[in-house]
Amino acid sequence: MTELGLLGPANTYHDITRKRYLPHLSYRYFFNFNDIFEALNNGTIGKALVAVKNSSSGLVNDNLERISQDYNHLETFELPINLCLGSAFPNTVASIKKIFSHHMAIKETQHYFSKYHHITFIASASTAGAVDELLNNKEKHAAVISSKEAIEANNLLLLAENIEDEQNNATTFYLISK
Ligand SMILES: O=C(O)C(=O)C[C@]1(C(=O)O)C=C[C@@H](O)C=C1
Repeated sequence: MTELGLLGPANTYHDITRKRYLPHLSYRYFFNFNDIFEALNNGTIGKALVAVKNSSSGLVNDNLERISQDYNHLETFELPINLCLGSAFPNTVASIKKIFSHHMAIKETQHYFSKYHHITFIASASTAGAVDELLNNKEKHAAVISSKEAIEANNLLLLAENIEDEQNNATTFYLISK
């Protein structure tokens, strides 16, 4: 049994939280929260790290409700969320037409992008998953909102840093078990 399940791929904010607080556990990445809850139910993983709320964008899906009904809450971790804009091409914010990211990260940067009406936002399963979508997409005027770690690990250009609307943007993660 793998000790910990979390939202992947590498360099999501779940992964950054894991590295900071739970580096000793064996782990496995999952595509979305449903798959994580299912893996807890069938015993593929012993524990899971799940985001429950963000200081500016609010509750993460219905995770808090699901946890309170069916799972044990073991520990709480809070991570400052500094969002970055990355692209495979030398764009500026004004030249970007399409942005991939997790829906919570899109919400956390709403004000930052409010004057760029020509941008289309596309929701991905995670901020690091958005990097994979960007790389598959190959469009010149496309970008991602993700962690600096995900941008650097995938050799993207860092167009902007700390683009979150709230200076003290932070997400609360629960360590849970069945
Ligand atoms: O997409 C990621 O990198 C995640 O870890 C998910 C998630 C979330 O579930 O809210 C975690 C923190 C950020 O607020 C944005 C997205």
